[in-house]
Amino acid sequence: MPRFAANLSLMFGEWSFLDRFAAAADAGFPAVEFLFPYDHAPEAIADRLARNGLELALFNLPPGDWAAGERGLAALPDRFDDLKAGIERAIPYAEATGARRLHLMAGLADRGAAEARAAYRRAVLHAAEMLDARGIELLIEPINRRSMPGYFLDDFAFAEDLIRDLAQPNLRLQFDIYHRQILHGDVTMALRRLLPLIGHVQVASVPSRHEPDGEELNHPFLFDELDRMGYTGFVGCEYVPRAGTLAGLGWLRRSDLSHLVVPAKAGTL
Ligand SMILES: O=C(O)C(=O)[C@H](O)CO
Ligand SMILES: [Mg+2]
Repeated sequence: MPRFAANLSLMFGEWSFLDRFAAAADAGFPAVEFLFPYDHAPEAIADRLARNGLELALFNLPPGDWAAGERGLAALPDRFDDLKAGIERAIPYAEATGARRLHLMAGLADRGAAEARAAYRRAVLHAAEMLDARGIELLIEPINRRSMPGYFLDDFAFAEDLIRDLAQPNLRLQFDIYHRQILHGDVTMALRRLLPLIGHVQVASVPSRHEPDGEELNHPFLFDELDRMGYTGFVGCEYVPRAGTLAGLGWLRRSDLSHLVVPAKAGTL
């Protein structure tokens, strides 16, 4: 089975953010990911990871003013300086935590507009170069527009073309199975074909974005398929639990978890 990373922005919301690390480790996860660590000092995050024996699989570069509705700056021509400052802000977190993958969000912009495409290309190239010097991968992720209306990067082919065209050694695809299924379907064949470009995988049920335990997709088949194709990275569990994080972990216990230590907590799983 793949190595699963609990997404601490969506899962374990029953705990305060810093306490989610212990909760995820207690539930058997070997790794975590989250959207943004910036409300906490890098050392505080690093301490929670170390204390709980967790690896940090991924986090996002600063997205601009999230509360005001921004969803990344990369495709916004006038925000290049803010984007550069965001990269500088994120690097100490990667260095303190040992994270080796950062996701750059594109922002809300019209992909048909030449200025937005040029801005995005410049931003991705700049971020990739900055991070490569530090041994960090830069990830870009197509996101469906039902979840994020107006999002610039809503097409896997566009992401693939850009990655191939820029040919940066550390520029990789964040393949979110949930978004892939909503945008284009054909998940298995896309995983197989894009495997050499993939730096991180995420998963949730479709269409409700809950536990990966059914609905539109056959998740056990997909997890086996990731093994069969030799994917060795993490699978981020980027879902909103239906009715409590621990109560919803049955899908994980039903998987072959020989690589995880899942404590038998009566009544919790
Ligand atoms: O929305 C997603 O799928 C993501 O992975 C982003 O990082 C956050 O919006
Ligand atoms: Mg995702």
